[in-house]
Amino acid sequence: MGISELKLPAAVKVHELADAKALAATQAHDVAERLRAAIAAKGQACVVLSGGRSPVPFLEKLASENLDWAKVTVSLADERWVPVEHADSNAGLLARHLFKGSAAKARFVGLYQQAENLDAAAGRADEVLAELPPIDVLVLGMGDDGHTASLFPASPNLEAGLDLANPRRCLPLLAPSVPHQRLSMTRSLLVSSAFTALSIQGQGKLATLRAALAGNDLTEMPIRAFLHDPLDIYWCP
Ligand SMILES: O=C(O)[C@H](O)[C@@H](O)[C@H](O)[C@H](O)COP(=O)(O)O
Repeated sequence: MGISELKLPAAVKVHELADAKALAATQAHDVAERLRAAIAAKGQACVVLSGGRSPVPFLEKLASENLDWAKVTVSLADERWVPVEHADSNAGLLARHLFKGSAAKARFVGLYQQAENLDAAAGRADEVLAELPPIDVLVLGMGDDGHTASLFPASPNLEAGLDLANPRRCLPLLAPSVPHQRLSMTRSLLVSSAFTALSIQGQGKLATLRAALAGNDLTEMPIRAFLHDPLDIYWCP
């Protein structure tokens, strides 16, 4: 079963790649092209990335792209509420796989904040994100449960995180998996991106995407909030 067999909304463009290596290379090329265009047009570019396990090859490829990285701001769609040294930190993931060579010149605006509790940390991250430049490129992942960023089904604050009228840029949410405490950009901030890519791999994620397309309840599968706007899906078996 390939992704081209799914009935996708007209605004969704599909890139079906042969394998993870080809997906990483194509996605890195396309993201870099858009960042170069933003730098040419505005003198700067902003990219928001997702964490997890599957982005590693993409991050490594993006790090080797020829870009004026000093003009690029990098942020995260979400973060686990752990310091950068922690193995589960998304900031740590970027430090290991993206911020090397010339890509180390990029400005990083992370979400992690030390604070007395998760709510206070999210409040501080929200203030930091007020300074984030307009987002040119957003790369989302998707969990098997249909979560994206850290907009998890059944999480407290999920409805607030999905509310397009919510002025918050960052909210505290809870994941079913460890680390449970998460900081997530809100839907209202994420959908402001000029270009959004959804990067998924394998038949399991394809089944999740098929299920997401078959329903409308955003709180059941938060990825649904992104499937009816312009979106480029990158998929490989
Ligand atoms: O912090 C995170 O874990 C991510 O931001 C999360 O939303 C991720 O994109 C999905 O869980 C998919 O992760 P994989 O692509 O590794 O399956």
